[in-house]
Amino acid sequence: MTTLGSTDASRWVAGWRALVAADPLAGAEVLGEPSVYWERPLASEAVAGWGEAGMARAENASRAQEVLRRLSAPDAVRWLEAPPPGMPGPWFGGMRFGEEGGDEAWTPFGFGRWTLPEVMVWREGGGLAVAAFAPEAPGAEDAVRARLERVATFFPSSVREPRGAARALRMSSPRRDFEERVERALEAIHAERFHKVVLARAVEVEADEDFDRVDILARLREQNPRCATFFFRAPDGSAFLGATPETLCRLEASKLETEALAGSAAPLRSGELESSDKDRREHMAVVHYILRALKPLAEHVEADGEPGVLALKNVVHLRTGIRAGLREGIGVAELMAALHPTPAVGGTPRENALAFIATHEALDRGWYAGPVGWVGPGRAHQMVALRSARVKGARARLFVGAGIVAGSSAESEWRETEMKGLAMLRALGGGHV
Ligand SMILES: C=C(O[C@H]1C=CC=C(C(=O)O)[C@@H]1O)C(=O)O
Repeated sequence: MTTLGSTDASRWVAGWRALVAADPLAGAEVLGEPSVYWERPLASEAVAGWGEAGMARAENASRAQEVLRRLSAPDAVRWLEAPPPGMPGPWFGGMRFGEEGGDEAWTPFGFGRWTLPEVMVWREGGGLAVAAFAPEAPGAEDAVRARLERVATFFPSSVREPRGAARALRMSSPRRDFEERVERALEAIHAERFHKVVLARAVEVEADEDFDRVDILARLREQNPRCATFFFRAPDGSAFLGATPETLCRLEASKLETEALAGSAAPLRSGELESSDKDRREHMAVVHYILRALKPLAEHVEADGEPGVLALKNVVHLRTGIRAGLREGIGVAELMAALHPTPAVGGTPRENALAFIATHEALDRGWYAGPVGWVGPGRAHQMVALRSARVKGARARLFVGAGIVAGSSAESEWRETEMKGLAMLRALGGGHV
């Protein structure tokens, strides 16, 4: 493994070839749990990575910008032949919501951490492909070719279906504490300290035996085809995983796609969502923020005229698609610095809302609500890590949040966070929820 600092000149050698197989996740049968996983079923994008040929770490937000700039440069990887046309990545990782910590269980993840796998299998065209990466050194080319050959020989042709039986989960998340925080936020909104704040809570979950995290991924992707299912393993064996509906940025050269996602209802009440004044205010705070943040970075920006409804299995959201053509020199590092955290996970005005979260939320969000995804030369896809959990052994810590504006009530925000947690609880094996 090679560690990449933002000023490090490390380079990697890579090769790739087509693979006769059906499902990147099925590789777990022979290669074990992947180190990174990423799938957007509706976009036919799926990637599993094993091992770590390289690792880039950042200890704060400004270092993260430097690292992201380096990872999106065209020269970090030397391909033995023409690079694969549609490959996501090859760097996969995420970063914290904010710099303030407190929960030591997040320490192994670092502020920001991105992995270049040794072996990566992904959907390419109508089939799969495999790539291998090794730090540039004598013998690296042979090592890459040998690894490609080996993986092509033993990679299973099966599909990894969910198979674990439902299991009993013990859960705890003090309701009164969360509701008191919502009430405090409503008082601050009433006193005009801010207009909107997103408050999150953790749910502690414990099972009788260790979670099978590959099985969790198999369920997440099956149950949430519109979401990005993600998985990142930290050096202590814990993992951060989830299935999130919210894109922070998808970047192809200067073409940017992003979205505002805020305002929620139960699926049966989706008709009321579009006309709900409270949800529209909550939503428009995000639209206006994104448009303002993009203005100095873009040649042109356009947004859908009206929010639409995004329907997920357990919850529906208001969604506005936003597209932009970026100015020269603007890449994923500048975009993430300008966009994160949007008021879909922070609030407005941003600084006052973030100060309220830091003082009152009583939660180290860690990577929850931070940007997760992949970065490569001139391309990137970053999602906001919602509907997620940190999982180690038989324990999981699940995270859910909700936007509070004038007109919110503690009870309905509690219910909303319960709805948002359902997909993850089911994936953890709680068949009864
Ligand atoms: C903060 C979360 O959701 C955000 C994204 C969509 C809708 C939201 C809402 O209606 O409150 C939140 O802003 C979460 O799921 O933890």
